[in-house]
Amino acid sequence: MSGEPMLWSGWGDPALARELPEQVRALLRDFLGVRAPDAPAVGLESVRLPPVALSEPLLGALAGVVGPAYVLTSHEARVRHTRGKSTPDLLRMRAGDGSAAPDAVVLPGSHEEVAELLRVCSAERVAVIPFGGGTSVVGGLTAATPDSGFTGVVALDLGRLDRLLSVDPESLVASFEPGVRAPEAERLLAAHGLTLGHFPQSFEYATLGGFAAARSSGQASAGYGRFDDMVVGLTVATPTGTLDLGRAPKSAAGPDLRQLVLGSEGAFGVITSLRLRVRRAPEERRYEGWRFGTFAEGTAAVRALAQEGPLPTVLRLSDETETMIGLAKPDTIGSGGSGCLLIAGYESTRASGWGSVAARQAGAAAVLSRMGGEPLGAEPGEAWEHGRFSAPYLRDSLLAAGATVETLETAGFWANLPRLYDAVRLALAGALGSPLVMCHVSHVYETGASLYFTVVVAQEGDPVAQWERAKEAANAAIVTAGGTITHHHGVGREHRDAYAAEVGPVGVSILQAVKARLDPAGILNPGALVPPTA
Ligand SMILES: Cc1cc2nc3c(=O)[nH]c(=O)nc-3n(C[C@H](O)[C@H](O)[C@H](O)COP(=O)(O)OP(=O)(O)OC[C@H]3O[C@@H](n4cnc5c(N)ncnc54)[C@H](O)[C@@H]3O)c2cc1C
Repeated sequence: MSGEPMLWSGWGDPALARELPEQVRALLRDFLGVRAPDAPAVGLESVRLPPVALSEPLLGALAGVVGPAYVLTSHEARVRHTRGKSTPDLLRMRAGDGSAAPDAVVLPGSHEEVAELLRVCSAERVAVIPFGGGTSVVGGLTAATPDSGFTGVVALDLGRLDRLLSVDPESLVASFEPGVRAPEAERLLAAHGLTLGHFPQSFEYATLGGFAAARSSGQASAGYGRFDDMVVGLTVATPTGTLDLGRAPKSAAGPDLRQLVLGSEGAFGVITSLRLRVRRAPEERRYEGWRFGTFAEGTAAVRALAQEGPLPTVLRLSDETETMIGLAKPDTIGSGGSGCLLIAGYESTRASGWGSVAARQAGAAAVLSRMGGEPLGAEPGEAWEHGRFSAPYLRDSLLAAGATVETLETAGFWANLPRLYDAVRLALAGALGSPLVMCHVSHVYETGASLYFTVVVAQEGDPVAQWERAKEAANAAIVTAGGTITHHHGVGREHRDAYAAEVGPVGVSILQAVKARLDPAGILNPGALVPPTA
């Protein structure tokens, strides 16, 4: 990363933007019939924004809380805080559609300033969208529409709340402000010989507050756990007051209210600090590849590891199509092999209690061999490790080349996984004709796993409408086949209706009651997560 702000119309560090390799262009032509000439994004200055709806006195009131330097209404600041990074978000931004821009970007510098902003915005009916790294892929950052009864919309950028507050090496707990980005969190912890071990593909830009708010899960979840498992305490500013939760690792003191904040996506309050379980930084890392004949055989092997152990730190099994395309190794895409590629990674410290890397690797190898796996050595694992954050950069080049590429994910119990896998693929094929649908398993539990799909299709007509039809079909298939609507991307606006179906009318009424209690004016991320009261 060069330290540049993220590309406003796409993913990541603009310095790392990549040309589409010729073998990928050939795949697009031969598999998908993509023939359109490349269509670049409009310039930032050409993005069409609605006029600023917030009045001067209101902007003045916000500046009174955080200081005038931290209330931004410039074209660039508004564009950079418009929407998140899903493919529909990017397609709209590339076309210059800034209709979902906030009126202003406000950057608070403390918990007290957040609390005061929420008071002012509640009194004046200004919608507030908490903004971490801006990497939401579920419509979690889309501003409310101008006709929704708000006097305006602010993006509450938490980037100034970027400190490591304390480290307790005895308990292995570190306290952070929410705006710390993942690489900076790792850098700060490394100075203490510690790590969080949270490496989602959005690692370069996403923040700790965003991980907690959206229940993120990283590539090393088999070893380090999901992000919500790492959160031992939270401080949350709400329009009704402050919540301070978590004074012991586990407790029998009633329902665990931390769970109400985790996954609340800015709809109940703003996380202003987090206490996180950390681990000692690994002294040794090894990655390797295995091949299985079929996805079913590979899935059985992954289940055996999840249920019997020893579990690697990283575990990822690609299906036949993903293996053939070579998606697990984005730097050499287009040169995959046959069967199903499994990547296993092992990280350890002498004091971690996980046993040595060599012992865990040997134990896992015995299970994988018994289940029919063929060892491929270190090269595929190291290639995966090298390219682990590069795939999103490829998406921008594919969008420019006339192909839509998007991901979606779900999770289910082992016994239901094959049905879920078939249902989603069938729904996508039904909605899109002949898309390329790839899948991998990368988050495993004793009782089940997640399925992560990548879809590539030639753009036809309005590509946003084309994708939305496919997404709707996939969501319906997931609900009908008994999976959860999301394992780690969260709910936002895109999954809200399917989430409502998942928790049922009583569940929805609980969410609405909590929202009404904590946010009586309904200003916090309106439209996200919680269906409106009828
Ligand atoms: C290319 C790419 C790869 C991705 N890979 C993964 C992956 O591997 N694993 C994974 O789990 N996710 C992944 N994601 C999704 C996304 O990165 C996660 O949802 C992440 O948790 C979002 O963090 P953020 O800081 O960017 O939050 P944002 O996108 O800024 O916000 C996410 C939601 O949380 C709310 N929010 C943010 N900060 C706070 C706060 N302090 N208090 C209250 N609410 C807040 C926002 O209002 C919004 O609703 C990926 C996204 C992209 C674009």
